[in-house]
Amino acid sequence: MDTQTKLSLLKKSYPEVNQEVLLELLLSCGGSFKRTVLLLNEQFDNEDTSSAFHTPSYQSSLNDLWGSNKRQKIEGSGNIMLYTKESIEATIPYVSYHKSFLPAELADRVLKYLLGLDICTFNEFYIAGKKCISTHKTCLMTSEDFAEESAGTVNMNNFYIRGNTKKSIRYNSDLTVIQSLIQDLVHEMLTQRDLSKTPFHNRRPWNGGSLVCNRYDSIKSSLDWHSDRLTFMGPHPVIVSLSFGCTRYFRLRKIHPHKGSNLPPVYNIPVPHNTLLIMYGGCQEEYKHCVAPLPSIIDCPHPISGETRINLTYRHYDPEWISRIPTCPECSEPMTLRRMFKKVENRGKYYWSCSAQTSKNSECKGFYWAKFDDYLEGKLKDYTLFSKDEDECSQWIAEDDWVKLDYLKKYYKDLLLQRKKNSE
Ligand SMILES: O=C(O)CCC(=O)C(=O)O
Ligand SMILES: [Fe+2]
Repeated sequence: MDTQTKLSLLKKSYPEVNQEVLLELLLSCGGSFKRTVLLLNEQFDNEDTSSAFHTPSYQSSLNDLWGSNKRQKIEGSGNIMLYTKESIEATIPYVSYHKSFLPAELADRVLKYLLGLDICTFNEFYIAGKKCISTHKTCLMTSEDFAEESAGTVNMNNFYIRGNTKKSIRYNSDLTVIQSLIQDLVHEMLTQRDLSKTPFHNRRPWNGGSLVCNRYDSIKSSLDWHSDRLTFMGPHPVIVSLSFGCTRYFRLRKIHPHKGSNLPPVYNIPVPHNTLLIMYGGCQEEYKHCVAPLPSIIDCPHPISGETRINLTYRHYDPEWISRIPTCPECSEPMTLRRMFKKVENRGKYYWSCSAQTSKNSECKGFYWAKFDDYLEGKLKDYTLFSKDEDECSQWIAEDDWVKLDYLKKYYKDLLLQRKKNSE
């Protein structure tokens, strides 16, 4: 049977599915009519399951596969599935999505290498004073250059990540090639972006010389909602995430409500083997992300890794930035960089707070406002990243934060009225 005939038959049986999608499914099944029908049947059978977090059997197809009504039913309110590069990047302006990033052979070889390393360990951390253990494992990896350049300022052998100190291992030759592919892509993508929208981005060239390897040995192994800490990267960081093995959903949600609604939607992005996702400046500030446990496998176990997914998360650590991280005025512990977001009046203001609050469960209230101007101007001598004066604080408001923008409009209008009244 030729492709055209297969397509017309599929179209007859599944009139609600768009022709392009049917073709994509058919191609992804190696042209097998039978397998395409099986996949489609499985999906339509599943349609009545009322689970809020449905896992479709096929995840790389186009977004409008089942039409908006059916999709709503599948996802439950607030859960939005994004399948295509176009829909992902149009919905979340702070990410870009790159499928089949590496040559297939290289991706498979790296997956096998990472599986064989077996040096990842569970993390221990504190939530509200309670000791917790992660359900996924991590380890640190660094390039030769990074280890040399950052000696003295960033000690990756004793690097502090989510409450743990860990040893790092050096990139092998494949990881060195990947570092340079990723750096090239990041540099190219940054030239295409309007960086004036994220004014605090680091002006020094992004470097992928260090990564955290996250290992999820089963579909129940997960990483909870969080945004990556700004402390060692600075504001508006670029973070690159490369996925290997079993497909999982990378989930993102805004940290504050959309205008007129209380609950921000959760976006689910499937990240199959060899998918690269870049989070740009603003993503950590405005969104949280997680890898949720799955009720059932998304498509099928990965031919090399089964249920295991391995993710490499690259972050640029600038020794100049790190050397300026302030210490707490109260207890001399290092400080943590955060951005206020809960109350609309303060949303956008960056500040430093004592890291002992989370790392040592201490009650220390050490606090500074964060101030980035001198660092961004490239001054290398005698400046700090903090101020005691709130007026000097660096702040950033997302261009689509209508709640804050409306608040500011009203604030300045009231201020002008007040001034006018006073001068009369
Ligand atoms: O495994 C992933 O895709 C996410 C990893 C992550 O968010 C992190 O390491 O902070
Ligand atoms: Fe993260």
